[in-house]
Amino acid sequence: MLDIDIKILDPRLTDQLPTYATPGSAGLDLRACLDAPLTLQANAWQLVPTGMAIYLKDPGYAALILPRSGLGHKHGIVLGNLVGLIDSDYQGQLMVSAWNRSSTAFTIEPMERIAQLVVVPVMQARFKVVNEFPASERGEGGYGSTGKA
Ligand SMILES: O=c1ccn([C@H]2C[C@H](O)[C@@H](COP(=O)(O)OP(=O)(O)OP(=O)(O)O)O2)c(=O)[nH]1
Ligand SMILES: [Mg+2]
Repeated sequence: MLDIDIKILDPRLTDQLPTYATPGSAGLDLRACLDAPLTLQANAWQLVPTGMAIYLKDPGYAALILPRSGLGHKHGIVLGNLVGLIDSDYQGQLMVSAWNRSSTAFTIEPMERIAQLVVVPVMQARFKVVNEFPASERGEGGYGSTGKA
């Protein structure tokens, strides 16, 4: 378990901090800190505040904002940026780009759980320029080069 600093920017979150719903959950649900219901028309998107900021601090971690499966599949509420990437040095409010990719309007209620946050390990890479790579089984073979079945 990793300790992460969190700032509560919306007092309504004080007793509704993100928690893992079950011991095996990978994601923490993020809430829509809205003052009033927000209706997203078909194919509309809007930035929704989550009322909280986290500071991962260690460049060996990042966080991903992902859609909630139920909202995405049943109502078409996914993310305008498909996946949100939270840098380890970001200290601002976590924002969710809520996109209604369906053909029907959908209303997000204040404090509704609209997306989820997953903390992941990250490896920063240093690039070393070379003229040749050592041979590998795939080589430069691209899409489909391993055959169909
Ligand atoms: O769904 C998201 C995606 C990003 N962020 C915040 C955290 C992230 O660290 C910062 C910048 O995101 P990103 O690097 O993906 O956006 P950019 O367009 O490259 O902006 P920048 O020039 O600030 O890096 O915005 C969010 O709050 N929600
Ligand atoms: Mg960036």
